[in-house]
Amino acid sequence: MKDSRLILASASPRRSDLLREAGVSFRIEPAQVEEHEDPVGDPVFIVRHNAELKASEVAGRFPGQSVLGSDTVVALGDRVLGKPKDEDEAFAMLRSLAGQEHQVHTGVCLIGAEGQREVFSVSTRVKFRELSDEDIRAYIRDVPVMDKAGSYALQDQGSRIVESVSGSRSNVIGLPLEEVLEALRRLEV
Ligand SMILES: Cc1cn([C@H]2C[C@H](O)[C@@H](COP(=O)(O)OP(=O)(O)OP(=O)(O)O)O2)c(=O)[nH]c1=O
Repeated sequence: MKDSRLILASASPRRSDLLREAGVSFRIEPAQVEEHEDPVGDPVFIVRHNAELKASEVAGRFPGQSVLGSDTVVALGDRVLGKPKDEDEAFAMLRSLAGQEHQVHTGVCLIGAEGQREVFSVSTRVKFRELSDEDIRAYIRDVPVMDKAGSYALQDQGSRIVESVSGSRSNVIGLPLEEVLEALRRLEV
């Protein structure tokens, strides 16, 4: 991919690792926004809305440059799980995910240098293993989960808790790479 003035509007080290590994050149300007949170809202609306908020805020500060923003949540039935507020909430999230199938939704907003805008989302189905309380406590002890939607990290000892993944793995970690690369090509970034 050609060198570009792409800005990744994210403080997430996972997103920058994924994009770097895909060979995209970019720089980082974390978005300074208040994310919309709604534990019973429509998860696809929420992630697209937050991705747009993040990309728009950064694009406003750097006119004429391309900006990529994104947002990830876990949806279990009617509930939307963001990042846990504390360890008790992390435990409760993992308890409710154990043995169940859930969806991980990531919204992406790409704003081109001329202001063109693409917003989309990708969903991945994840099935958790049956977990004892001790399994969950040990996982929380060993893996940093507080900055992760749903209180888990597929990329960090994920096989301890995840039985199977249907769809994009990078989408679970925070950026649906294949779709992002296509969008970058479409906008000629
Ligand atoms: C489910 C899951 C989430 N996550 C992470 C990806 C995201 O960083 C985080 C969800 O929070 P987000 O609010 O989407 O992102 P962020 O606050 O980390 O970064 P920014 O808003 O600046 O872009 O959860 C994993 O790393 N692994 C996983 O398996």
